[in-house]
Amino acid sequence: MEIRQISVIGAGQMGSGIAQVAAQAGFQVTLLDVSEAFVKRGMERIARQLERGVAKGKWTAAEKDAVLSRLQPTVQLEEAAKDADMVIEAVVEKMEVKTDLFRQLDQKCPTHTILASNTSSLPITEIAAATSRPERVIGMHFMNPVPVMKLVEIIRGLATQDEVYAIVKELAEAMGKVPVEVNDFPGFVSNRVLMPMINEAIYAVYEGVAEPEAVDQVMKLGMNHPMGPLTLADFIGLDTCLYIMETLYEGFGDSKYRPCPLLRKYVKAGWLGKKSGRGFYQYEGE
Ligand SMILES: CC(=O)CC(=O)SCCNC(=O)CCNC(=O)[C@H](O)C(C)(C)COP(=O)(O)OP(=O)(O)OC[C@H]1O[C@@H](n2cnc3c(N)ncnc32)[C@H](O)[C@@H]1OP(=O)(O)O
Ligand SMILES: NC(=O)C1=CN([C@@H]2O[C@H](COP(=O)(O)OP(=O)(O)OC[C@H]3O[C@@H](n4cnc5c(N)ncnc54)[C@H](OP(=O)(O)O)[C@@H]3O)[C@@H](O)[C@H]2O)C=CC1
Repeated sequence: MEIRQISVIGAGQMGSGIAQVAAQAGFQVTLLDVSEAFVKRGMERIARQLERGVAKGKWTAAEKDAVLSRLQPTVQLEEAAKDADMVIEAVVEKMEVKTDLFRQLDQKCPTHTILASNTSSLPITEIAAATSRPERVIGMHFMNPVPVMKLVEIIRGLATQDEVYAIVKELAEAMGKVPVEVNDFPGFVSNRVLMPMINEAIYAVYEGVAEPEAVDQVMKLGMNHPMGPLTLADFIGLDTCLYIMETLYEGFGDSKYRPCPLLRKYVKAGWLGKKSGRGFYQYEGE
């Protein structure tokens, strides 16, 4: 089966990055979000990234325009579903939102369409069970920022067909990424290892061990991490960090994964990190 048309659902930081990279790889891409304002913001983010590439001499203005012409924004699920060979879902990290969306996609997409989730921690098997085609559902977990990071974790659900795995692996490579296959357990590998470190860094602040700047300095200068864990948490989104910790905590039933109360408090306050302008640090603009 050949992939020509890709629909990306959710035009947030991950969805817009995935749509950009797919269009740059030559695919026809439809980008959907729930409101015109969100899809417009996603399209603007892509245009800005492509402009930066022109300014840096990575590609020409004509190439940028060709990429943009392959991107179609929409708020109509029918439109995103009807011709899609592949759907990549990147909406909020909540099981009920994802299963509801997959149920609708299953009804509206052609029978050959592969339904992939960019979930960062939720069980693929459970998402797949909401559809009548669990054999064509798979996890395709990109890293943030999508245009820069090489990894895509590929996660098979219990029923995922070998053919579907092979197509998605090839697609990740066509998008310039390095696919790594992992099994379907909460947080997969990336967030099972990364998120407890971030949560522990938040505990260090919560318990008064050090200020956020000091925690970040220790990990940057001491361990050569490109970003300190609190800067990274703000970058990922504190809501997403909390949802991932909850998935680990509930999925393994082990208290070592309990989300730090300070993380909960910030999310309740609407301090979601860079995307809301405030988290462990304050931000202006995007
Ligand atoms: C939560 C999950 O489920 C999984 C996850 O994604 S976890 C998060 C994984 N990501 C990380 O850990 C990122 C850690 N941080 C980094 O690697 C780096 O800080 C970084 C790549 C983001 C920025 O690198 P830097 O050297 O500090 O900054 P900078 O020199 O400005 O950028 C390097 C390149 O990245 C690009 N870049 C930086 N931020 C970008 C963004 N948000 N979007 C697109 N491109 C970006 C820059 O344009 C630049 O490109 P060129 O080299 O081609 O000019
Ligand atoms: N942030 C990260 O570093 C990474 C995140 N991920 C995963 O990617 C997914 C998206 O994360 P991210 O891009 O950061 O989140 P964002 O909050 O930036 O974007 C999510 C977008 O999806 C929209 N949305 C919510 N529900 C629906 C729906 N039913 N249909 C269409 N659009 C919807 C949201 O709109 P609204 O604001 O109205 O809810 C929002 O615009 C999550 O599953 C996350 O775990 C994976 C790798 C890394």
